[in-house]
Amino acid sequence: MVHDLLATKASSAEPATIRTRVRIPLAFGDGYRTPADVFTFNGLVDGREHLMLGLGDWENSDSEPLVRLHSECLTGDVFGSQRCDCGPQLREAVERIAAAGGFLLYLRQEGRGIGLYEKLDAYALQDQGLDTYAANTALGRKEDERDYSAAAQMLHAFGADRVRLLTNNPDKTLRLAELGVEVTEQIPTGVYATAYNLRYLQAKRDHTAHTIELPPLLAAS
Ligand SMILES: Nc1nc2c(ncn2[C@@H]2O[C@H](COP(=O)(O)OP(=O)(O)OP(=O)(O)O)[C@@H](O)[C@H]2O)c(=O)[nH]1
Ligand SMILES: [Zn+2]
Repeated sequence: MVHDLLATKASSAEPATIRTRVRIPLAFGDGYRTPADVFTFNGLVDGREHLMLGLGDWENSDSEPLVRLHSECLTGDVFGSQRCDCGPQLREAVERIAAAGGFLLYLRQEGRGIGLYEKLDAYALQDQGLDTYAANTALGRKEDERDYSAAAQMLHAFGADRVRLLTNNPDKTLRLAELGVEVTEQIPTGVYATAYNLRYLQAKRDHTAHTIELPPLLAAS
């Protein structure tokens, strides 16, 4: 019933339309290069400037596109922060999607939706012993405030109603289904454990059932 209500709510949103398509050649520090077709949109429900990258042969793929919903992480994506796994996941996603053909959605949902400053406040609380979810609630926020309605609009704008999703987070798969995008396969990303993000990865595995297999020695610590 809840699922029906959510599906009705999502489908009642006006469809988004493509605003701009531009080709951008990407070159990474390790030498990997690929072109990306970058799309912007009109009519996204939350009014944010989300981006979609069409990678590889996304226009001619017979099978469901490989898709990643990547939530913005300034510290990890831009500055190489070791406190999370976002930077290497983003790098991996670009290459895997370019090989398979599909879309990378770069979603402006910094800090699981609480924003950059509050994410850094949450980091300060984690330095005092709270885990990543308890730190959010200590700030008076929800554990995860992300909403994927705009992501579903972006996928629907390309007729991508069935996708293969690159994620360890089962909640993304559930939320997309509620919004009318069927995930035919949930494909895990690599695991990028460091001494600085281990507690974060353990919390994701234990609290929100992320499919993260930590190396035995790290997992035991
Ligand atoms: N509030 C908060 N946000 C964090 C913290 N660490 C990372 N983030 C944010 O969490 C988000 C990570 O998003 P994703 O890469 O989609 O991670 P995920 O939901 O675990 O799912 P997958 O990576 O797809 O498995 C980004 O927006 C980060 O800024 C933290 O300790 N607190
Ligand atoms: Zn991050």
